[in-house]
Parts: sequence; C-alpha cells; structure tokens
Amino acid sequence: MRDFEQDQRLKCLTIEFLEDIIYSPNLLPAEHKAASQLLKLITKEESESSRVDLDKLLALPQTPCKESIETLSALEIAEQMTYVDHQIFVSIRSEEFLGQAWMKTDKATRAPHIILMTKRFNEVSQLVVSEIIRRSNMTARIHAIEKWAAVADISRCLHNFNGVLQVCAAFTNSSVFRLKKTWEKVSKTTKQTIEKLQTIVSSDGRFRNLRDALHRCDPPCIPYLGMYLTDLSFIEEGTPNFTEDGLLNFSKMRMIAHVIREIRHFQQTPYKIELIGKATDYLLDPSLLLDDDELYQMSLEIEPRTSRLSASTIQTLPSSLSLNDCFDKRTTMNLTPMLKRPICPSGAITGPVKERTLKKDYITLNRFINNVEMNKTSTSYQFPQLMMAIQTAVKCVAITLKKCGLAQMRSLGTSEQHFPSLDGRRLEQYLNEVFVNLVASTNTVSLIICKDSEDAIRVETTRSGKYIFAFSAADSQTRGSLEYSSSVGSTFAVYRKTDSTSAVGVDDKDALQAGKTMLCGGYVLYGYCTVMVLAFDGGSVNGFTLDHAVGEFMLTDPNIKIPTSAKLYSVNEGHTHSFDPSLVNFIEKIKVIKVGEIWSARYSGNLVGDCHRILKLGGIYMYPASKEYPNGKHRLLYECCPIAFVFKQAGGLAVNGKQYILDMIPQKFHEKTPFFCGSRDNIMQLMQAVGMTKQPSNETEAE
Ligand SMILES: O=P(O)(O)OC[C@H]1O[C@](O)(COP(=O)(O)O)[C@@H](O)[C@@H]1O
Repeated sequence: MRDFEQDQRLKCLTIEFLEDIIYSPNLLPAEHKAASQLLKLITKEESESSRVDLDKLLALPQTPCKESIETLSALEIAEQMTYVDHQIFVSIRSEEFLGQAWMKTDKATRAPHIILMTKRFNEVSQLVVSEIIRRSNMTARIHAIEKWAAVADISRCLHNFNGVLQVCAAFTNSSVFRLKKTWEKVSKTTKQTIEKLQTIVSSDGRFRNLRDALHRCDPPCIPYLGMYLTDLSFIEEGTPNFTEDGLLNFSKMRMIAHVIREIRHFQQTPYKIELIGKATDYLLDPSLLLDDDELYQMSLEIEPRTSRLSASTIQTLPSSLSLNDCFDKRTTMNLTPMLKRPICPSGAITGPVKERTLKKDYITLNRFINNVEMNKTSTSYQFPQLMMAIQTAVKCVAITLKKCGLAQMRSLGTSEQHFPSLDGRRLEQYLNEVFVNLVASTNTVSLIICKDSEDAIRVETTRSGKYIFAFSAADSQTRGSLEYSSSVGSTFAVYRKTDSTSAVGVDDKDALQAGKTMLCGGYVLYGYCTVMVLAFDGGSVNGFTLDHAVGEFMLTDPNIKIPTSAKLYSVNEGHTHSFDPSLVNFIEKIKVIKVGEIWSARYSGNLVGDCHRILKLGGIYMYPASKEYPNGKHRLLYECCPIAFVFKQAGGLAVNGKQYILDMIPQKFHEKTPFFCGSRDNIMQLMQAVGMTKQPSNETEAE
C-alpha cells in the first residue's frame, strides 16, 4: 500500500488492471473474487488517504490561546484530545511497527507517526501537570485536578485509553503527586474516579485490565500504544528471526502480524467528533507547558517540602518519567512506578549505582508464562491468566496432599473441610473442585472436562472465554498413594474453542479435538517435591519445581529433551498373560540378555510418575489393552494427550499401537485407549513389533 501512496501512476495502472480482470469473462470465480477484494482495498486506502492533514491539524496556534480549563468544558477537552490522538493514531502505518523502528536512530523517518504519538502523549501529560501546578491558589488547584479527572473519565467513556493514561501519568508526576495537602482536599468521588482509572490502565499483569477493556469495547477506540510496543519488543527480542535450520521463523512473523492486526482493527473505525478549533488550540498551545524543573520548583513553593532530603539532592533526581523515556529504553513501558508510587524519592540515590552481573537467571513460572512462552503461544491476555489459575490450583493440590498425608498417617482426622483425607474419593472430588473453581473464575474458558464429572462443565456465558480446559486433578491411585506414601499426578490440556472469536455458543463437541491442536499440555508430579512439566505449542518442554517455602515454581529443568533410546521399560507385567501376543513377544525380547544390552524395568503404577521417569531417562512406557482393560486404562483426552504432547515436544513419540495419540479424535470425553510413549527409537521398535506402519508426521513428531 505504501508503494501506491508514493506512486500514483502505479496505483492507477493497478486499478485499471484489476478492473479489466473483474470484467473479463474468461476468469475463474475465485480470480474475480480476489481481484474485487484487492480493488476494494486499494480504493479504500484512497479514501483513508484523504484523511485530515496532520501538519495542518498540529500547527501551533499563532497567538497564545485565550481558553483555559475554566472556560472549556471537560467534555470539549476530552473530545478534542480524542480527535487529535485519533488522527495521529490512524496515520501510523503497519511497517512502523516492524523491527522496533521507533527505537532506532532513524526512527524519525522509519516510525514518524509512532514518534508523533509519543510526543503528543508527553505534551498532554505535561499540560495537565502545568495546569495543576500553575494554580497557586489551593481551591483553583483542586478544581484543576477535578476537571482533569473528569476529562480522563470521559476519555474512558469514549474508549480513548491513551487519553486516560495521559492524564493518569500526570497525576503521578512527582510535582503533582507530592502535593499532600492538596490531595487531602480533593473530593472523595474524584479520588475514587482516579483510582478506578488507574486500575484500568495499570501495567500489572502485562496491562491485564486494559487488555480486558480493549477486548470488550467496540471501536472507535484509541488503545494505549505503549502496551503494543512492549508486546512487539518482547517478540522481537525473545524470538529469533530464523529457525535452527536457517529457515524463516514463521511463528514469530505470525505473532507480530497478530499484534499489528489488533492495532489495525482499532484504526478502522473513525470517531464522529467535530473539530472545535478553540479547544484544540488550547491543547496544542506550547506556551502553556512548563518544563520539569520549573514545575518542581513551583510545586515546592506551593507546598514546601517536609522531607529530610536536601533541595539539591531532590533536584538532581528526575522529576518525572516521560513516555519518551520509556519508549527509548526497552519500551517495556513499565508504568507501575508512575501509577503506584511517587517518583519523588523518599530514599535518595546519592552516588553512582554499580551494575551487578547476574550469575544465574532465576526464572519463576510467573515470569516464564508472562514473558517467554506466552509470546510463542498466544498474544492474547487470556492465556497467561489461565496458566496462572492452573498454577494456583496445582499449589493448592500440593498443599492439600501434604496436609492430608500427615492427617492420614497420624489419624488426625480433623475437619473435612480442610483435611478431606479420610475418604480418598472425597479427597479426589475436592481436588477436582479446586481446579474447576480456579480455572472457571478466570473468565477464560468455556468448557471444562474433568475426570470427576461425567458431563462437560459449561462456564456461564457471561464469564466464559476462548479456551477449553481438560484435566485430571489426581489419578485414582491417589487413595493408595496416600496410604502408602507414593506419588500422585495431575494431567491437563488447554485447547482453543473452534470459534475462539465468539464469546458464546460453545458446543460440547468443541472439546473433542485431536491432541495435535493443543495449545498447552502438561502434568504435575506430587512426590517428595512437586514438579510441573509444561509444553507449549511450537515451544520447548520445561520443568518447574515448587519451592514450598516461598510458594513459587522455579524453572529447574529447562528445555527437556528425551534421549532417542534407552534400555528402560515400564509396564505392569502382572497383566502380560492377557496382552496381545505380538506385544508379549516384544517384551520378552527386551528381556533376553545380550552383551551390553541389559534392560531395566521400573513400574510404580502411577501414570505421571512412570511417564516422567521415561521422559527424563528415555525408554518406553506401556499401558496396553488387556483382558481386564480392553481399551487400556488411561483416558485419551486429558491423560494420554497431554503426556503425548509433552513427549512429542521433547522429541519422543506416543502411540496406541495403531495410531499416533495426537492424531486421535476422541469420540467421548472419558474414552480410554491403550497407551505407549517414550523415546523415538524405542517406540518405533514397538510399532514394528505390533505392526503399526504409519510414519510419524510433523504433528506427531517433534519439529
Ligand atoms: O494397577 P495398574 O493396572 O497397573 O494401573 C496403574 C494405572 O492406574 C492408575 O492408577 C489410574 O487408575 P484409574 O484408572 O483408576 O484412575 C494410573 O495412575 C496408573 O498408571
């Protein structure tokens, strides 16, 4: 499109060419369709390019403006702020978002509109600070704060979240924030409004609330650009452009495209706001802006300092953070310090701060979910929320099992509510409830499939989201595990609803997806320590260990890869009498001692524990069909699939003897299947022994 913007002749020729195609009778319907879509796009671009001339709009007023916050209404100010911001926002071209152009030395040419948006942000913030501080009279100052709070609240109603942030950032500017006496007199309602707005734009949880608001609002809307620039920076810096094989990393490009598409979505719908010259003149008047030093000095005069710090110390510290500062650094746009604490320090930094070299990068699961893996899987804010809830559920299960173990052993038999230990079945139900309640509370899932419930659990429509969660909180071995102090395991899988854009209308069948469509799969082993193994679509497999003392999962086993083969097998040999003869043959062959080929057998009768051992050491896990269990014992959807997904991502394989587990489409929620998983070569040997010939594909084998 940019080529067309710069070359009108090229544009005319293309339009002519497309029109010829549309009227040509000799082409296929698909070609006609493609041509008319392109034509629509190019001509639409034409109408878009007839947008307001930014230079004219932003031209500085010739004479100082006569208007003020006393003469203009909050509505006029908010509307005109929105008008100007929107005109700049819609002018940002997609390519300005590429390669962190806004941070490069040639940013003025590569990302001029992003830079303009940044500049405007800082100017409006500065105007708000200046208008408050310049009023030396307390009542006038309070009035100014209340007026700007009203402007921010109207901006929120107009879906101008950029505007909300501009004003909120001004309130936390040190010159304003430190005015204790003034703030004491500001009305309770205004303070509540400001608090509400600050909660919306808080950077907590990667702007969780702001993302939520954006996803719920219909355009027109002006999102906060810094949030998207942060997302793009993370993707750019956290993911290589090329794969290990030197191929273009398409999954990275898709992530970037996803963010840009979301921005484009908000650029499409214009506001129906008329330009009011007197108000825009006021907003653009540079003579109303005071500089940071001046502002801080005036602030000290209005309310003299009571702190023990000397004036000179305070003056050497930055009096405010500007959006530009944030952009120019890493664009991590951490507004938390701006919004949550005064920038005016209470403990001064007196000397140069020494840089400290980190010997080890401690990665908590929270950090991992938010910054690393989430970017590969989804740029949706819902996904980390769901992952956090799973994490909390796992912690609750771990703690409950610990407490129950003691209660059981000592026959303490305390209140069932806290130690539902004496009846294993009830304990299982309780653990299931923990998962269901925590996950359902996040508003991110529509359906939950759980081992403990025959039917799918449907989350009420107003609280449902775009994911499907299938899990087993603890296998039935739990009862025995508690009695004999052996380990317990959870397994879980996250799928996307087939129509993830629609908030309603999830069908039970949506949960019956092949394992290969999974977004995240994993398991937890509650043993002498609690270990969670997670695999994400297109990502690596990572193990986290719960540090009970601090209640955090720490990355202890990064990028797990299963050995390609090992001489280790895990099966309940007590059942061999009724296994398929070809399988019995395979197991018997394993046991024949050859030089240097002695196999070991390990079987605890706990699915997760047995599989985890195989994942770490290599070899083969088997739960085949038998007389007692003609379809094996493990459930396809929420036990076999997540484990198969982990094995696949770690370089292993999982089959049922006839098909790859990840290719299988469950017909029922609780369908069982024979299950074999392990090292690639070992599983291939088994496949050969039982006559399974289908070769692994990209979707069943690690990439
Ligand atoms: O005792 P077996 O037949 O070897 O079965 C052991 C398997 O049964 C389980 O305990 C599951 O039992 P449930 O099917 O009753 O939930 C698994 O954890 C384990 O892998």
